Amino acid sequence: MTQQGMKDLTATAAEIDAQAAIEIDRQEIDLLDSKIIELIQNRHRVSFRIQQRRLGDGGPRTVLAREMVVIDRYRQALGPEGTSLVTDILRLCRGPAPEAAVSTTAERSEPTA
Ligand SMILES: C=C(O[C@@H]1C=C(C(=O)O)C=C[C@H]1O)C(=O)O
Repeated sequence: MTQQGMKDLTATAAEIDAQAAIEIDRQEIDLLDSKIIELIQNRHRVSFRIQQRRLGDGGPRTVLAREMVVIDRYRQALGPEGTSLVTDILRLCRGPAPEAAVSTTAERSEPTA
């Protein structure tokens, strides 16, 4: 084989290695994403339980002071993006279960208390 041929083969092998490494890491991301989704669904279940109990006692669904504590936890850990992430998480956990693509914006409006 020519020297150029060897170089081409080495380059091809490196590309295949890089592609395989990406595939392995993507599988890990897929697994992490499904765990994150499961955690968010669990979070919704617990949060909704508290909301229902409070509403049943004549209280508000949301408690802004508590949400501020939660928001601060994410901000401290993840910075400004953590704040926007937890804002979405809180909205998602407000009201009925977030069945895929059935929730309305109105059900997840901003907190009132
Ligand atoms: C779950 C609660 O109710 C609401 C939902 C929250 C949440 O999902 O973290 C936080 C505060 C409330 O707006 C609570 O008061 O703890």
